[in-house]
Amino acid sequence: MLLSIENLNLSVRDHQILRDVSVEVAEGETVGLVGESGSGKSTTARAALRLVPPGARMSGGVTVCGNTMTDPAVVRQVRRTTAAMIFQDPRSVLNPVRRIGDSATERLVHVQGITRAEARTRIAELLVEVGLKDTERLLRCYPHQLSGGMLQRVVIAAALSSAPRLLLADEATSALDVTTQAEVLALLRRLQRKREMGVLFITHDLHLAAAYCDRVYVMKDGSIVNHQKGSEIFVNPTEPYTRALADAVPVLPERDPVEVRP
Ligand SMILES: Nc1ncnc2c1ncn2[C@@H]1O[C@H](COP(=O)(O)OP(=O)(O)OP(=O)(O)O)[C@@H](O)[C@H]1O
Repeated sequence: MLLSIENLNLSVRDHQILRDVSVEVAEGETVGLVGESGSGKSTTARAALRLVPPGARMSGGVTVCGNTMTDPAVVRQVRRTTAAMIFQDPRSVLNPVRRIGDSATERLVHVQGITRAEARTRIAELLVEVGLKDTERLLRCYPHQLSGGMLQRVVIAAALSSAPRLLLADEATSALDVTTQAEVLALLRRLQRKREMGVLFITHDLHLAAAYCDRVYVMKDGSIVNHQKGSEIFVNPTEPYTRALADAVPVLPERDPVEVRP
């Protein structure tokens, strides 16, 4: 198993954020983690890499590629080489006053100890792999000069630069328009198949998770309340909260009729 989270509990001060959470991701698998805002999805993914809030108390076990995530040296090594995480807003990850080339090569230079020039060549290849062109110009750009979709591709390329076995994608396509979202999802799927990565795909969108993921965990108030195949979530939701989510369609307030004058 690539990622194994077992009976994870996490509290900050007196607030219990995660309750007995168990989640597994196998090699080559896309696993969804779905739930409403505040249900604990991000905290679960971060806790998998031991990125926990200051003062947090944790119990339960996490292993990534067989590495138990307790020893700080092991945790550092896993974060550098075995697992990578991408987030909703690429602008929050990239320093706005640094050129793309400097930010995107950081992982390679500092982690793998290769020269800046070698890292630029490697990143340029990865930018092509994620569907970007004119890479020399791109590497000289600042984040504000690129669209959100292009920036998310840059972040994906940088995350993949250490050839991770596990990718944690936290609402990675939620901020993108529908067309770009579909492109980035197709890109992630292609890269995942090519590299046989396991992906933990976090989203609040049950439809998306059902369509995109092999298996889906549903979270509510810090607990996993359901676990089903993506293909079965809408056909046969086996648990009441999942059924309620599946049936939930936003209802818009009625508009006052608009009088159209000739
Ligand atoms: N550092 C922290 N200190 C205290 N409480 C926190 C901290 N981080 C998160 N929480 C609380 O933990 C709960 C779960 O938050 P989390 O961000 O994991 O939810 P989420 O399902 O990812 O939500 P969203 O989709 O809005 O990001 C929330 O109630 C949040 O307020």
